[in-house]
Amino acid sequence: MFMAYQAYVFAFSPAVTKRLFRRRLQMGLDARRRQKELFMALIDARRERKKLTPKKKDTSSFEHAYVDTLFDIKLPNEEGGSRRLTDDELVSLCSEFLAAGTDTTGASVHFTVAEMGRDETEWERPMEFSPERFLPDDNSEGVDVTGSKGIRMMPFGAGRRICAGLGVAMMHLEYFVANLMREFEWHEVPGDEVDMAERHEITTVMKKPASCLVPRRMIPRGLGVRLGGWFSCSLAFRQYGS
Ligand code: HEM
Repeated sequence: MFMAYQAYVFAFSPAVTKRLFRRRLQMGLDARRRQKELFMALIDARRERKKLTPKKKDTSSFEHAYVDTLFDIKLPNEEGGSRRLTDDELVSLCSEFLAAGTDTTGASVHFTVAEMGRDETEWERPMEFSPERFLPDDNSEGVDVTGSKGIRMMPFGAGRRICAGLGVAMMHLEYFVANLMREFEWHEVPGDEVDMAERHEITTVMKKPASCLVPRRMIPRGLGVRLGGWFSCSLAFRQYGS
């Protein structure tokens, strides 16, 4: 990515941009040198391994890798003969292959995740606010956000492209909520009760989020804190930290 960006800048009038962005050019060249060092160590190791593997019809003991096909390629050269790929070409092709394998390659698929949560065939009384249902005991419905036992909810996506930060996110959320619960007392504000109906903003939020009174002893100015949006949560967190 970094190098693609560099190339883009230097494709425009190279004679000028090379001088204008000397440091950036040097960074790009350093990154390429480092990439070549990393890739060539692996490519050479694979080349050696391939040499040592006896050529036999039964190839089950030697899995053919992408880089093996690159070793076999012969390109026409200027003298009318053929040549193998150069080290630079091998490195570029391997790096493109890696990016292609990890970039999104298919069409977009949209799931109606909200509908999944309201599915009565999957959830008992789905419209009821019942966080206990997620507790890990025998009577609860259980929760599996990884989708490995079956997909009944997918806040982090599912399958190969499932959120890479799932573990970190869950840990932080649990830690964040558990600390708020432990450090503060939360009371509903009479006459200002929660309304779980949906309101569409950037995301779908509660029509009327929980208004909570946080006792004076925990927050110096005795403010009421409105939960339901990221900003208010972070406000509570900063007050706690100060
Ligand atoms: C509550 C917090 C989070 C939620 C709800 C969430 C949700 C998601 C969702 C729905 C996707 C798309 C999955 C798909 O395409 O099928 C995703 C992808 C991703 N998330 Fe998160 N995420 C959270 C936090 C994080 C954190 C903290 C990190 C990093 C530390 C992170 C890193 C990523 C990455 C790298 C991807 C792309 C994975 C890929 O395409 O292979 N996420 N996340």
